[in-house]
Amino acid sequence: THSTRPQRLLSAVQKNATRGDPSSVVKAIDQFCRQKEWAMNVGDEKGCILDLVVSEVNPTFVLELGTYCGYSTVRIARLLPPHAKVITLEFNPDFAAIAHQVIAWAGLEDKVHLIVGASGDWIPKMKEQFGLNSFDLVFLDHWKDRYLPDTKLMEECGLLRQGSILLADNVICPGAPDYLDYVRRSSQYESQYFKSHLEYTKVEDGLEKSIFLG
Ligand SMILES: O=C(NCCCCCn1ccnc1)c1cc(-c2ccc(F)cc2)cc(O)c1O
Ligand SMILES: [Mg+2]
Repeated sequence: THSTRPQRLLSAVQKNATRGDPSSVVKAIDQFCRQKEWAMNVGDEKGCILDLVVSEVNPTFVLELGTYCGYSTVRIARLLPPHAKVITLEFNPDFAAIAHQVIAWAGLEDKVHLIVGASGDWIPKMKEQFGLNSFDLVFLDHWKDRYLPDTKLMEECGLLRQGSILLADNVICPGAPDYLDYVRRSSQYESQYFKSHLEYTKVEDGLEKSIFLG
């Protein structure tokens, strides 16, 4: 009867965070990952950059690819205006089950729609499923070799409008070289690198912010 790391992370949230207080959930996860067990959340350092971008964009519709335990979902949703939504996609049902409970503990269920499935299957269904035209912000944090194909798929499905922002985690570590090359070369994007570190470590990593120019 061994627990998993996501289960232990959820227990730390339920023990140390206050129900309905998203910032205490963020703090509890960061504390757990620094003091107990590393986990692949975007973390506090890159999380502050994510906060800045979310606040600047002030999005109505956010797409997050890669929920994991819901840490960045909570970081994003806690900053959204009323009626704004985060649609977050997780492939792994065990991760999704933990994320659902972390998001609920933060009291952010009303702002979050968690889908369990493959991005390649769901991106083409987003418009009909959620009655939206485009995403104001996309946070890419799933399989690193899916960043580029899913970005091209979002373009083809008309899910990006002039000014839509893509923010990609881990462009250095583990790395998404083909994606980075694409958004930096393409005349359809204006790209900017935010140098940081791999969550809870001194290893270099960063976020790439790319504005779709349409
Ligand atoms: O692989 C990562 N994320 C995707 C997880 C699975 C996504 C499943 N999914 C969801 C939707 N569609 C598919 C990831 C890895 C690392 C890392 C860095 C260094 C190291 F030594 C080990 C690991 C750091 C991150 O910040 C990450 O995000
Ligand atoms: Mg990541």
